[in-house]
Amino acid sequence: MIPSHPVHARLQGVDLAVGYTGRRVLDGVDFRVEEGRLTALLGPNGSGKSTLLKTLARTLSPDRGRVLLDGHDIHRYRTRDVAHRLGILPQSPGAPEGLKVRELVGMGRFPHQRLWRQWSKEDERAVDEAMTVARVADFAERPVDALSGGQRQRCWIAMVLAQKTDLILLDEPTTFLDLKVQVDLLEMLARLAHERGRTLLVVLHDLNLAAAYADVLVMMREGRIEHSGAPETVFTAANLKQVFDLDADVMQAPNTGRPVCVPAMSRASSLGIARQGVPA
Ligand SMILES: Nc1ncnc2c1ncn2[C@@H]1O[C@H](COP(=O)(O)OP(=O)(O)OP(=O)(O)O)[C@@H](O)[C@H]1O
Repeated sequence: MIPSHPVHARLQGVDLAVGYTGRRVLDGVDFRVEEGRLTALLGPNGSGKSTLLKTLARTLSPDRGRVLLDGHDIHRYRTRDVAHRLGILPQSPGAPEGLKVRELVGMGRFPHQRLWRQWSKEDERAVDEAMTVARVADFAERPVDALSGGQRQRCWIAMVLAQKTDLILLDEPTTFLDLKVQVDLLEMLARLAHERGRTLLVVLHDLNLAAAYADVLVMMREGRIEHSGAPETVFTAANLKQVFDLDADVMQAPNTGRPVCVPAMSRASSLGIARQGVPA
């Protein structure tokens, strides 16, 4: 449910052009991340989602255009001030060998440290709360590199949550997670947006989960934003075909009314599956 209060863009990309060693990946991208909403960024592999996220988080500098954080050019903020407002979980982050879960999550508190202000009760509380929410408290004392892929991913999510920023960008946070944990994570992210007013931008590959939980869906293709809006308007069979080259039926979920897609099989492949299913 989209909150009814008026929204403004916490983070905005204006006419962004971004590339790597001369190859342009994003061109003319205008993008708004609206306050208190869960926005899901969708698109095929290589369409530029991570590049856009990194540009919005100031990890990459655009060749043209601007990123505005709360209305001001993000490149004019001090690094610490950006870290107070914006937390990002990149794709496939790596932890130093032997680092314990509690230590990793504690790294989320670095922007709040000062030379004269050592580790505080508030830091401790933030770390405990983040570990509970991300369900990693049970292995707090274990080394991160001795955990499964899904458990590790949850530790990274806890680290970003411990940073306690209003604005959170997550690049494919559901990678490695089993379906139940993916659902729990998206419910938690939706709650952070709707109950605590946090602003979230999440890159997702699971189209149905995105349509089920996001307030705003943004679809990218070949470095451009093709569609943006409420799931009910953006998540259509025509748009899935255009953006993902996916033939799918789109219907309404019975309980929520949100759109759901079921990939359509070609007659030939469905016959093949039917044949395989019947022993000779
Ligand atoms: N560091 C880099 N150097 C050169 N090219 C890069 C670099 N990172 C990404 N690219 C290229 O930029 C394009 C967009 O990549 P990006 O990672 O932004 O896509 P994506 O939509 O996040 O993909 P995926 O869904 O596979 O994660 C791709 O063609 C990719 O090969």
